[in-house]
Amino acid sequence: MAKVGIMGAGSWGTALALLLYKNGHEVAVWSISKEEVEMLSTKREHASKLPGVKIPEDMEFTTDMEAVIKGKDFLVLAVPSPFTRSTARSMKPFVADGQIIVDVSKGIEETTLMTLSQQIEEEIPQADVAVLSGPSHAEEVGRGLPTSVVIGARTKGTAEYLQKMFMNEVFRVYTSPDMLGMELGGSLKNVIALAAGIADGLGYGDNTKAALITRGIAEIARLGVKMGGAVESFTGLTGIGDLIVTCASQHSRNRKAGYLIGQGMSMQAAMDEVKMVVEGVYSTKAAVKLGEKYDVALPIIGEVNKVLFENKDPREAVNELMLRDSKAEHSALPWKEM
Ligand SMILES: NC(=O)C1=CN([C@@H]2O[C@H](COP(=O)(O)OP(=O)(O)OC[C@H]3O[C@@H](n4cnc5c(N)ncnc54)[C@H](O)[C@@H]3O)[C@@H](O)[C@H]2O)C=CC1
Ligand SMILES: O=C(CO)COP(=O)(O)O
Repeated sequence: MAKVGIMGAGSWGTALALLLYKNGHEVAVWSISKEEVEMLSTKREHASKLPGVKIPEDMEFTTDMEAVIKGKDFLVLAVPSPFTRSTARSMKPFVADGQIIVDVSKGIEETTLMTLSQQIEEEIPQADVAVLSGPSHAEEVGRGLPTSVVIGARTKGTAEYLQKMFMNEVFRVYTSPDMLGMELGGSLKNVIALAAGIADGLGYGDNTKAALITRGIAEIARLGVKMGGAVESFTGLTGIGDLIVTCASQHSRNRKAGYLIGQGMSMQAAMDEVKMVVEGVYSTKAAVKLGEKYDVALPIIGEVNKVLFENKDPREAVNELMLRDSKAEHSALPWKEM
């Protein structure tokens, strides 16, 4: 049995707290919000985010960060990406040398273009930072539906330790040394899921969705591999796996926000309606900048950026994608001389 501190009591932090509790670990949860702590401590259910999922009486919720960090075998960081750096900065004084922090959020910092693990390592250099990613909606993990994810870490030892801590009969955990590829896949798929949602909102069909998923992973992998990620991460659970679930799931916050935008809602109104974090909105500008920095064409991501931030009509964005210069599907594939 391990002692675990969860930082963040949104839907993902709460679902993982429950999973680890069921695995027999002692779990305490920190939230920045007094109201959230009070609601979870008294109601013992996250009614708006994980309805019907009961929270055990002996799971502690608190705003006392030091108490949740000190003496824990590992920490799980589950705050939305715009708050990762600030939360890590506040955690730093309480984190012991070599203490493991598993980041489970998905995003890229717009100003620095750093992944979340890179930000945490910069803010808390004494920590052993790992990541957990893959197709895993909190609503389904909370209900104990079979799910498979990947843990990435700097060492095999840390990855295999965490694999043991998280894994059970409904939560299968693989390990990987490619934290960069995992994090790029996890954050960039949210931008493509916005595009898939927009297409749904416009009333387009399954053909459109399949094309967005397939050309979307090509875009993500082109950039990710050039940045140093492994191609296997983009063809695996943290790449195509997570992209499929986010583009197709009724639970996806990014797909839903895209849907509302496709139906004519403004980006802000769509985010307000979804009520939970829509990470793709924060990652889009970073993705565009990464494409420019690494000189990689990102046509779908570029059009999402224009729809979100330049008021471009989504129908026009789709037209432009359809009418780009005609080309081969895989430009590196040679033709036989006849
Ligand atoms: N919900 C899901 O199914 C999954 C979510 N993720 C990722 O996990 C991360 C968290 O997502 P959710 O739990 O869905 O978010 P959420 O929208 O449910 O929760 C937001 C949380 O952020 C906290 N918060 C608000 N302001 C804060 C601040 N200034 N500092 C620190 N915390 C603050 C709130 O107290 C709340 O607990 C995101 O990066 C998301 O992409 C990853 C896999 C699954
Ligand atoms: O990353 C996720 C599932 O793996 C969650 O995606 P959404 O934030 O779009 O719900």
